[in-house]
Amino acid sequence: MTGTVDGLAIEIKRLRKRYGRFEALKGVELSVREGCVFGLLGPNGAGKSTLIKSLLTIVRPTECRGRLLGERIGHRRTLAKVGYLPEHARFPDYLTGRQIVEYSAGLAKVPGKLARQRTGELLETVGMSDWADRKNGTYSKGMRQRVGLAQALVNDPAIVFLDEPTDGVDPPGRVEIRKVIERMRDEGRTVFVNSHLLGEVEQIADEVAIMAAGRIVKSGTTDELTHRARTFEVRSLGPVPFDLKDRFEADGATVAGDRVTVAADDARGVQSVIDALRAADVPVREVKESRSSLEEVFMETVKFEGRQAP
Ligand SMILES: Nc1ncnc2c1ncn2[C@@H]1O[C@H](COP(=O)(O)OP(=O)(O)OP(=O)(O)O)[C@@H](O)[C@H]1O
Repeated sequence: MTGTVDGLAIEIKRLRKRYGRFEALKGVELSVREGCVFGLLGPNGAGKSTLIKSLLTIVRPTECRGRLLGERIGHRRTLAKVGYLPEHARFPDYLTGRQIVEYSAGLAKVPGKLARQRTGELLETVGMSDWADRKNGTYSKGMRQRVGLAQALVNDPAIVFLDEPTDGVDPPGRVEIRKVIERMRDEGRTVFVNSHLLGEVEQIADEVAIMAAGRIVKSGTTDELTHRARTFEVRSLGPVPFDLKDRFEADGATVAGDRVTVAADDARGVQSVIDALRAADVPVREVKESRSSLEEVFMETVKFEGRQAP
């Protein structure tokens, strides 16, 4: 939508943020491709919101080297091309959905006629047309979030930051929000989503980074992250004999009862397990490939990082 020279919507070379003596961001490095849905995952307190707020200059970073939409972070005119739905966004209960979006359009200096037209279109996009003139105080959490998404788009941004957009929203409401996010991507926007709802991020994000204790600890496409954690499972008819168990384990496999689990990039390892079982007259019942969910990758990463954290 903007066409930066390197195709990157965000390129953070080094980002640090201290709150007093506490270092919330410890030298973050991160790249986000233009036009993708990017999911930033992390447990509570990892620094996800602080990262977004630093990019948007809502908090002042301690050290910040990088670019947003091809310009240095903090560049004022670039910030006008950014949309933002903060975590726990609260708009006044006495305003209607339409008034909230029009008010945001005013803050973004969208001219009156265009603001009214865009507000109508956006409320339609997020499925709020029928309730647009009811007061925010009467809305469900999902409806409030949808109005929040509409106001985040009112300046026709090239990149949209959504901080926990589905937090507290019921499953049907989440499906609706996911559709709106997909539509944002189809329109060519970059969408940066902070979330701890892993299954959801797995469904919508093209690229993912996992953050723990102020650092990015893993990043890549959703496929790369889950593929790296692929395994093959060989199941025998009856338990694996002890001598074979010892041999398989010495080769790096995991053996439990009738299951032998081998890393998926070790195709020869899988074959030798099958051959060895057959040679020992132990029939092979099943061979299947399994791929970890993003949730499993996340739990492993965060657990490991927890042990490493200073
Ligand atoms: N204004 C502040 N003053 C002091 N410490 C802060 C401030 N804002 C955040 N922190 C601390 O910085 C750390 C990172 O907070 P942040 O809100 O960025 O995490 P998060 O990953 O977004 O967590 P959550 O998922 O709970 O929102 C936390 O330990 C938090 O307590």
